Amino acid sequence: MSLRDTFRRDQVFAPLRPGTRPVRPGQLDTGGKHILYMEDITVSFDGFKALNDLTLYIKPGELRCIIGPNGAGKSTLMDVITGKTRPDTGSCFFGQTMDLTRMTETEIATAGIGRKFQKPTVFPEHTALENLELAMAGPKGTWQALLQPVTGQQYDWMAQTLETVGLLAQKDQLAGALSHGQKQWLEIAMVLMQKPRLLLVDEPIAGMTRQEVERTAELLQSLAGEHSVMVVEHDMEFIRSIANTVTVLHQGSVLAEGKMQDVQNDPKVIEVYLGETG
Ligand SMILES: Nc1ncnc2c1ncn2[C@@H]1O[C@H](COP(=O)(O)OP(=O)(O)OP(=O)(O)O)[C@@H](O)[C@H]1O
Repeated sequence: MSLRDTFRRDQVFAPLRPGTRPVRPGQLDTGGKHILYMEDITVSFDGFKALNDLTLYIKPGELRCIIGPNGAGKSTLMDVITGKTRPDTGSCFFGQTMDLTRMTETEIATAGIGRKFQKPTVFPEHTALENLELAMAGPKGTWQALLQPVTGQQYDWMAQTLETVGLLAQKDQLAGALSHGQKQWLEIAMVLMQKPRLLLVDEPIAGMTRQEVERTAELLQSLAGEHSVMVVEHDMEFIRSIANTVTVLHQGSVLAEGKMQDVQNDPKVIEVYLGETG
């Protein structure tokens, strides 16, 4: 058996890691090129299918925008990935062996999936740097994290992350005193402290000034590459400015996927989505 065969993804077996299981032959057969595999996912709420046979793959380092009209299933999609919502049917794998449907939210976060929610949830009474210290403690972190001395290496990582999001000069400012946009970037920095391989971002530009929107576009683009980034956003201008690949959801399924220009011109999309919003 060749080395390649030894590592065939349909034969990978990792029985000792929590939340993992062998990938069955024929399942998720996309050649092992992706970081996230969602196949035939259905989520029902009282019989209503919020996700309906949804299949979606994300490549390492890509920046993917998810759009769709209200109620299309975008939040539910993110909830399935982070373990908040369990699908009725379907497979959801992170990498080749981590079965997200069998992992807790904490296990998923620790495995390398970070989520930035729409509303900033920074700790306003703490400085930007302290917020990162708290975030560094991880999903199980406590306030005691602030009492522990940080190592030089940890400080460097926090400072580097603040620089990435453009907040190094504000490191000693109370988070509560930052602008709305700065709070959003600080929260992205907090998620980055866990070094996620996949970063989920919910409606990042709601309520931002035009300048903040531009800065956010640059930030998300700069994060792609090192991270895979999935962005849910309603603002089509913003999507146009950052998107490589766009996935359009409609009634819980993928309606269209591709380059923004192609998706925009797809009559199905115009009918159900772009037509509605102009
Ligand atoms: N916990 C729940 N219980 C019942 N129905 C739900 C629940 N969560 C979502 N839904 C329904 O599932 C559908 C998809 O909701 P979801 O929030 O995923 O859509 P969305 O695309 O994120 O919408 P929006 O753009 O308005 O945020 C909606 O019809 C919603 O009412």
